[in-house]
Amino acid sequence: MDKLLEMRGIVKRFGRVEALRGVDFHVNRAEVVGLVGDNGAGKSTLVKTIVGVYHPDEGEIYWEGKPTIFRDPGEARAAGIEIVYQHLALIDLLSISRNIFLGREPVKRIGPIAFLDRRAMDEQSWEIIKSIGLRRLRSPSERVAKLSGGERQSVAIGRAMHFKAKLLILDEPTAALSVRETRKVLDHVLEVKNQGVSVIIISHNIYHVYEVSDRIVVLDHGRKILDVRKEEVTPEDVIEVIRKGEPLQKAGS
Ligand SMILES: Nc1ncnc2c1ncn2[C@@H]1O[C@H](COP(=O)(O)OP(=O)(O)OP(=O)(O)O)[C@@H](O)[C@H]1O
Repeated sequence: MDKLLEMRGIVKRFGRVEALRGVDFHVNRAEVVGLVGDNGAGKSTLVKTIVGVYHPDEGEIYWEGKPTIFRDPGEARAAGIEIVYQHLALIDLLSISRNIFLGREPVKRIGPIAFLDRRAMDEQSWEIIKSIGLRRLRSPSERVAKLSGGERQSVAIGRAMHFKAKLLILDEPTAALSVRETRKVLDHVLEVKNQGVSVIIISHNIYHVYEVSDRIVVLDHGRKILDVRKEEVTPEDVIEVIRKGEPLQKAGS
């Protein structure tokens, strides 16, 4: 199997707290991995370690087969990793189109001077808005503050797609969304996968994770206690593993 990302023996400490205690984790190409576990299990720390928000105290990370520690999320993003946080997905005060291009704005040059190419930004943003099915919106210059939670997640996912992410990380994308909005975000995950992108999805809702994931990884107190293909377990099995904090005990095993 072609591994896009591989982490081996990852340890991350915050003072005396050992948030990750020797975690092996990988993501194959075009694979959706559901990352679940109780509060404080280490899920966010793990994905933040992938994108360079944190640096591991021990262990190795391989990106596309090469040993890689990203210095910061900007470097991870340039390599093709987009992370979408529940609350920090977009900046309220800016327009949709500014949010889409944040830090990657197209410029046009007149002589030696570079200008923001607003027209290109608006045109491309409109394409993205249409492609992710946000029909209610009238213009890419609308403020993000007017969008619902689901629309924000959709814009953030659309942005990742536009910039050809290889790995999309969604941290609690469906928390606080309506049933219909949740449906849309989960559909986006499957569309993205069909385009060959890998996804890590963190959620407390095991049923959402189960629906879209190919593989499910459970963390507990900084350790990996389950890493299975979805077909091997039911959602109830996963819930049981999280509740007990120990690997699955199947009858006869
Ligand atoms: N910046 C930090 N400084 C100190 N401790 C931290 C920091 N970030 C996380 N921790 C601790 O590391 C452990 C793992 O936290 P983490 O946020 O990764 O868990 P999580 O599985 O994402 O939990 P949740 O589902 O509640 O978001 C917890 O004990 C947490 O208190």
